[in-house]
Formats: sequence, structure tokens, C-alpha cells
Amino acid sequence: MKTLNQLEDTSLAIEFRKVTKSFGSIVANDQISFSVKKGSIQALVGENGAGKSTAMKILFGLYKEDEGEILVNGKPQHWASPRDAIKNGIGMVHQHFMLAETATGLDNIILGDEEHTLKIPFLPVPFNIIDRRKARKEIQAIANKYGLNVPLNVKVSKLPVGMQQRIEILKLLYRNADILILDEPTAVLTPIEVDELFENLKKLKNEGKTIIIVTHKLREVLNFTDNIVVFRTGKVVGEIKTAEATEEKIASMMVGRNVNLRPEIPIASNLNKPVLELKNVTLKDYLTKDSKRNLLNNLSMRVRGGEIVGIAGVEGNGQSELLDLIFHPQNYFGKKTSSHSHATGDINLLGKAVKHKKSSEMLDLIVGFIPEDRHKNGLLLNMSAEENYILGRHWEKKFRYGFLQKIKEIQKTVKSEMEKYDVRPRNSKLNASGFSGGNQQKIIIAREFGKEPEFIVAANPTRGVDIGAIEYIHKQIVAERDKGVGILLVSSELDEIFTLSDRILVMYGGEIVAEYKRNEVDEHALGLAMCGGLSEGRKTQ
Ligand SMILES: Nc1ncnc2c1ncn2[C@@H]1O[C@H](COP(=O)(O)OP(=O)(O)OP(=O)(O)O)[C@@H](O)[C@H]1O
Repeated sequence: MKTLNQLEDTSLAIEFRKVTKSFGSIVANDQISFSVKKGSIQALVGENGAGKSTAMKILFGLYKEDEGEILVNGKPQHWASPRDAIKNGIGMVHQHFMLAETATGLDNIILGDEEHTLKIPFLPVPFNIIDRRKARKEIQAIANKYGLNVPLNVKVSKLPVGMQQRIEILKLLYRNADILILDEPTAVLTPIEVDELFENLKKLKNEGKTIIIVTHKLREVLNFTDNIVVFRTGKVVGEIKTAEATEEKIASMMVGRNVNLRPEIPIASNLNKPVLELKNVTLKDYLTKDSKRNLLNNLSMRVRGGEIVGIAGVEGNGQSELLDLIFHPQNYFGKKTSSHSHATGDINLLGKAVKHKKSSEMLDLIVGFIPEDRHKNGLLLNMSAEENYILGRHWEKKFRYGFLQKIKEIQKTVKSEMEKYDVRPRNSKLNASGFSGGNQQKIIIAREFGKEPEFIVAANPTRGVDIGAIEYIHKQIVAERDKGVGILLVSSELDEIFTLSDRILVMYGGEIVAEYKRNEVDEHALGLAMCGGLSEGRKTQ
């Protein structure tokens, strides 16, 4: 059967023909066929684990298909590695970045690029070195053109995730890729940055480039793409022109049922005692040259049991520092050291002053944590789902007899949690690395909620998670709130902030610049406050 694009236009950039790829018993791509028109923006959507990333990894030469073939610009291609794909004009930004963390942004962008070398003419043997000045100039020009500015001299590990992603995108543009694959490119961007990114992608499209976007964000799909291909459980279940699609239509194609995309959640009414209190916390930045700037500035806030407090803000405005300070106060409030910036002020967690607590004492305070970087802080990728579920919880009474672990109890709990959160595949022995991004997230959420904490910090809890699962995770968060748990939600998704938060705090430049009840602010005012555009003084609690 011919696909939609084939009927309309034969100038295809990409054509998948009955491609199959299995990992052991898991068929990640099952005879998938679809095509992408040259000079178009194509969305790939589907539930977590539906096989989108696998298809793109085959296209990028990271995996080899078991069966079928892929045509690129009309010619069958069998890449031996991504190097072949790059040579043939294909670039990919992965869902989890592939950057050398200890190298600078500049080095990451030019790494492995032989084009920009400076030839030394008088040496007897050919000896090329990278012309860093030229490369920097070119990268800066691309960055300026597409609004992707990053500090090129700073080590990647020191940059927030949003900036790291910009480096990935710059790397791809710097190599003049003709076909750009972006696996969830906007997961860490603010709405304004998303608009800017897509404006730039449109410019690239108008220059004839082909762009494939893997995303869970249906609004982006509708606003910015030309065609949509829908995956479900390893198969392509449909292709649709964006102009003919609606959010509901795509959602039900993806999930196979109707999904409530905008639930009405009543604002919390029964508030308990505070689970988190920060009073006049200032965090000086001693680690960068910019020592006059404070990473957190005279920040005071409170989360009470039974409420969800959402922090809205453009990434890099102190949110990461705030989270680190909540979990590791001893690093900041103790003696001044060269490895951490120094904090002043007060912090109380679950009613206890914690600024001088040791790490071991902090572990006694049971706080759920869904981290923004699930690979770095949420999972041990080369350990099984079961081991990851028990991570940090092995001391819980229900999981041990003295020093011995109750293996059967652990297995039973993990099995039922995987069922409850619909983690796919239901294989508790599979290493965390073998699960798709969204399913990895579900494992973390199941573990953290399972601790039955009084306070949960959720940083982008539905990042990379499909709509069916978002609906479920949101319900769980609200259920926790209604049980009396206090929740601090840090999210770059305004939709998520609006759906869940009882109170919304806006962070800008390390300060809380505004505070609203959910029902007294709209997206426009919030967006303005997030960009520092608040002219009036902040509202008070
Ligand atoms: N390296 C691997 N080893 C074993 N199984 C894998 C591997 N990579 C992917 N899978 C499995 O293949 C299936 C498809 O995964 P894939 O990452 O392609 O899904 P996806 O649609 O991109 O999901 P998500 O939206 O969550 O990123 C999943 O069941 C996943 O667990």
C-alpha cells in the first residue's frame, strides 16, 4: 500500500520500507513503512516504547535493521555507523544528550569534525590542527542566526540542560545536515524558546532541509509540522496531514482510546503544616567569574502539606540550584569550600532545620524526588528495573529481615508497580537502559511515590512521557496531594504548571519575582513574569 506522501510527491527524503528491529524478544519496530517529504517538517508521535527512537536510531546508523530497507533521497542505505549517516547529510539530536561533559561547548561541537582544520604548510608530513578560531567564528554566526547562544568556553557539565541541548543543535547545524532528526527537542525549552526554535526550523525547511521531530507535545505538532506519522506498539498505525489533525484525533490514534487532555483539578483546600520552608536564602556564586551575581537571591518560600506549589521559570534562573540546596544543604551552608557556592539564610524540611545536617541524617528524612535529569540522578542504567525500584529503599522494613532482603516481597511489589504505572515492557529484570525514556521515568515515579513521603519534589515529572502516561502521573500527583503530601513542582511546561499547581511561584534571576493562585493568572502574564517583565511589585502569600 502506498503511503500518503508517495501519492502526493515522489521527491522523498526518507522512505522506510517494512523495517523490523528486535531486541531479544522485544519487537521495537515491526514492519514499519512511512516516508518523509523533502523540505518538510514531519512529526513522529506515539506512546512511550512505541518504537520512534529505535526507528530514528536505525536511520542515524546507530542500530542496524533486521529486515526491510531505508531509502535516503531515493537510494537504499545501509549505514555501518552514524559517521556514514553524517557524511550523507543526516544529523540527530538525541533525547538524552551525547555530549562529553568535561569538555567545553566549543570542543563538543567541533569534536570529530575534520572539515575545519588548519593545514600547516611547511611540515614534511601532513599535519592538521583544528582551526578553533575559525570554528568559533562560524559557530557563533550560526548561534546568532538561530538565537542559540551558549557560552562556548564553559564545560558542558556546568551548563543547565537547556543550554546543553542548544549545543547539540548547534553541532548538527555546524555539520550542515540536510536531514535533521530531533528526538524530543523541546522537552527542556520554555514556550518562548520553543516558538523561537520552530521559527528557526521553519527557516531551515524553507532552505530545503528536511526535519523529523519525535515529540509528545501535540500542540507543537499541530503548530509547526506538516505531516504526522503515528506509532503504536512497534507499528506505524497511521499517517495524517497536520492541517487535518486535532489534538484529540492524534491522541486517540496514539493511545487507542480518548484521553482527557485538560482535566479540571480543584484547588487544594485542606492545608497541613509546612514541609518545606526557605527564609531569606541567598546563594553567592563563587565558582564562576561572575561572583557579583547571586545564584539565589533572598529567596523565601513555603510548601505546606496538601498543596502543590509550582515553580515556573525559564531554565537557568536558579531552579537547579534551589533543588540541589534542598537535598544537599550541608554542601552550601557549612564551611566555605572551593567546590560549592556559599549560602546564607534558613531552610527547614519536614519541620526540621537542616542546614547543618549531615548527608546520612538527610537520608532519614523521607522525601520523594523526581529529578530533572533522570539518567544522572534518577537511575542506574546498567541495573535492572527491579534494582532501580529498590534503590535507596532497601532499608525499608517491608523489604528486609534484619540484614537480609525479602526478595520475594521486592519482586511482588515491583511487579505490581510496573502493572500500576503501565511500565513497558513488563520485564523487571531488564536493565534500565533497555526501557524507553518515558518508561524509565515511570520507574522513577513508581519508586519515589512508593516511599510514601510527606514531601515530594518533582522536577519536570512528565518530561518525555506520553499523553496517556501524563494523564496517569498527574492523577497520581493530585492523589498524593489529596492524601496531605506537599509537592514542589518545578516544570518548564506551562500547561503542567497550570493544570496542577495550587500556587504558582515565578523564578527569575534566582529570585521569586511573583506569586499567584492558579486561578488568578493567565499564560500571558506568567510568560511575561518568567522573562523578568514584571513591572509591579510581587504579590505576597
Ligand atoms: N537497547 C535496547 N535494548 C533492549 N530493548 C530496547 C532497547 N532500545 C529500545 N528497546 C525497547 O524497544 C521498544 C521501543 O523503544 P523506543 O525507545 O524506540 O520507544 P519510543 O517510542 O522512542 O519511546 P519514548 O517515547 O518513551 O522515548 C521499547 O520496548 C524499549 O524498551
